Amino acid sequence: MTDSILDLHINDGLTDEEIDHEKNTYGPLAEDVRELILLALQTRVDADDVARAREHLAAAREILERDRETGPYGTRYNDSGRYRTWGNAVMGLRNAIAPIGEIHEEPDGRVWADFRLNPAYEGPAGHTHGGVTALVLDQILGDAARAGGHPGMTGTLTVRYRRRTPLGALHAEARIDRVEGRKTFVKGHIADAEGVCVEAEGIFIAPQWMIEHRENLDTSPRRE
Ligand SMILES: CCCCCCCCCCCC(=O)SCCNC(=O)CCNC(=O)[C@H](O)C(C)(C)COP(=O)(O)OP(=O)(O)OC[C@H]1O[C@@H](n2cnc3c(N)ncnc32)[C@H](O)[C@@H]1OP(=O)(O)O
Repeated sequence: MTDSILDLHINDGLTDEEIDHEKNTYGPLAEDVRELILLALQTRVDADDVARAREHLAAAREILERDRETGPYGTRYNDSGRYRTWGNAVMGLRNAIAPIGEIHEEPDGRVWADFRLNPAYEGPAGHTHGGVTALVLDQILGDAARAGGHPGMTGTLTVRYRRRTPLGALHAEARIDRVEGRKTFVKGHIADAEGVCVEAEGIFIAPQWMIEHRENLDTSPRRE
């Protein structure tokens, strides 16, 4: 295996029970940190209380740092075929900044997610940052390509902001439009209750290393 992405594609030999145990241990920690991110933005307690809270946080950091990894999470899988991308910036279980919990795949090829963006994702006052919607669309469109059996790296992502995207409850979805050789064209959007806010088209390209390793590398499994 030659590509650095493949170097982080690792069978770590965990049993399903061990994976579930990790999920139940570290998932709630990320949830707590997600709440802390919002609290850092919104708390109005006074300086003494902030100082006290920071002492508790320092104590928590001291515990968590006792045994830690130092690099990226990568893609991990086990013998029963459970793939984990828990560091993923959009839907990683252990990533406190990841805004999406679960991405659903339909038999007709549509991939979708319902999610909420809290004020930590603000761009224009009271609205979602355009980079955050692009982030979500990159993942959803990429997942549609992968789920359709054509995984690839984002070559080009074209985003059209049709109207402001509020914070709060949102829906994202995507599906493959067409495949031309190594290029997969995917279309998708993000909508609020009133309709589409942002549209995107992505060109996902299967790199040479992915094609070369396709036979001994399952490139399209669903990630958890
Ligand atoms: C296990 C993993 C699971 C993968 C699971 C996937 C989940 C994805 C979700 C997250 C997605 C990301 O964030 S991915 C991260 C962001 N993206 C990246 O970092 C990609 C960086 N760029 C690259 O690695 C490379 O440039 C590639 C792979 C995109 C293309 O390189 P290449 O394969 O050498 O391409 P090349 O031979 O020159 O061209 C092949 C064809 O594609 C066209 N082409 C080349 N580049 C582009 C481009 N940027 N945009 C449009 N089209 C392009 C060429 O004209 C040609 O068309 P023709 O002559 O054949 O017509």
